[in-house]
Amino acid sequence: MNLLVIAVGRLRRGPEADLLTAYAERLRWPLTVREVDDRRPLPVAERRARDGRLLLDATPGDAHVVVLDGTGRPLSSEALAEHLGRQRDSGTRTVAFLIGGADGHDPAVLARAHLVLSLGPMTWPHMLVRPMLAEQVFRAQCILEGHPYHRA
Ligand SMILES: C[S@@+](CC[C@H](N)C(=O)[O-])C[C@H]1O[C@@H](n2cnc3c(N)ncnc32)[C@H](O)[C@@H]1O
Repeated sequence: MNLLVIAVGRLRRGPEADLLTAYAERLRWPLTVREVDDRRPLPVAERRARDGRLLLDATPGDAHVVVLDGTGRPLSSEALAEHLGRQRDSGTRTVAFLIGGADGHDPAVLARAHLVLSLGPMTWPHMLVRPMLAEQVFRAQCILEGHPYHRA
């Protein structure tokens, strides 16, 4: 199973990128980041719709799609592990995690989701969401393997 993070915006070198790399290197599932970025000025709704099209165009047709959004389901780490374990066991080739930009997700993106995942009711900067997600996926891997990194 491959993990594909598709995100609006470019992550510059810095602590967020270092943390993302650190967790990605500890994952057995290969994790790739695909960035989409078009900064031409548009009114908010049009910008959101454009970013949504870019995210969806970058999403493989057969992917299991997890959209990161504050309005989604606040799964426990164990529940996320179970969710990913089910994808692994059912032969899913790619799990795609979609992270929005400053304006959040277009309804078309939410409609494509198999799971809308919340990292809690607070709004996090999209660049921080990448390493936070990578940590939770690494934690999920540890839960599935019975590794002591995760202590319930
Ligand atoms: C700065 S936030 C967007 C805020 C936007 N105003 C909104 O209402 O969604 C950028 C992206 O980070 C991710 N994100 C931020 N906070 C999140 C949370 N609590 N749970 C899940 N994803 C979150 C989402 O993918 C979001 O589209």
